[in-house]
Amino acid sequence: MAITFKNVTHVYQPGGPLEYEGLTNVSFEIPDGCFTAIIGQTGSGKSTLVQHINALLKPTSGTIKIGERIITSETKNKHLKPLRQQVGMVFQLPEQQLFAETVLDDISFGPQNFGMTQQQAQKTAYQMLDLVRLPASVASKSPFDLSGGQMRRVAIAGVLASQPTVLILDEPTAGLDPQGHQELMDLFYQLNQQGTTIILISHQMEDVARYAQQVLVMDQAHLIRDDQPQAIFNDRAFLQAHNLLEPESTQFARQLAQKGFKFNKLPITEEQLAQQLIPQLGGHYG
Ligand SMILES: Nc1ncnc2c1ncn2[C@@H]1O[C@H](COP(=O)(O)OP(=O)(O)OP(=O)(O)O)[C@@H](O)[C@H]1O
Repeated sequence: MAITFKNVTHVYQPGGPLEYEGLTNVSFEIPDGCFTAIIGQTGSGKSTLVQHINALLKPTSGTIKIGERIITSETKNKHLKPLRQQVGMVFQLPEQQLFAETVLDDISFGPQNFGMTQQQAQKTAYQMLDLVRLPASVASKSPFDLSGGQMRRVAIAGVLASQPTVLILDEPTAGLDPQGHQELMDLFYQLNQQGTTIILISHQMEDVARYAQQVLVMDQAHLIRDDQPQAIFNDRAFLQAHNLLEPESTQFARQLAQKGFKFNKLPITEEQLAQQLIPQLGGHYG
């Protein structure tokens, strides 16, 4: 499903003493099936933006189009169920939303809520456990008896069980060990390859460089750039002006360039770094 924001502004607590503009006149388009990353400083409006995509928040002004569905300030909460099924949202620390007595009940809650029978939902739950690489034996356990990393996977399995066509991930791997992080990123990449639109909020520029096709940069409630990762991470002046980090491969290549190595374009991933470096070291790549 393509997603279009047109002049979207969101004001928190309008008219109150704590009134705050969380989004200011934001416009962009995310094509169907894209892997889009959203980056920006803490408090720049990333979470505010994504919460509009499943209408958890509604625009104060402007229009959002998700597939054929239009959301405006006038949209009522009634009839939003199909949208909430199509747009799955994994919040920061999703394990805090686990609630059921067993893992199986937790994961099958969403699909049952969206109309599956208990039997279908439980079958789906086992498929999702497999997808997030948890053994079927955890199904009967309490989610609260699992490790932190396992709880995160159960929470993600619960969102995936509704088979969303758009998956929003708000720093989904924060606090996980490197292996857990990589396994989940591989899963999101695999889902994207199968057609799911992925929208990832991340402070990890390596992930953004490696997986994203489109990067939206937020700064103080404004969308200040909508571009490809290569263009953004090769624009040092832009990154510095907005306090954004480069991916590690880019930082490393810059240091090597000072020692005489040559790069046509600064690499943004380890693979690109190796591709450009190995010939200069007298080796072959690939
Ligand atoms: N319910 C609310 N009422 C008032 N202001 C809010 C509310 N929720 C968020 N804000 C403010 O809106 C701004 C944007 O917040 P948001 O959570 O969207 O930023 P973010 O870029 O996702 O930050 P982070 O990287 O820390 O998650 C912040 O200044 C925040 O304090």
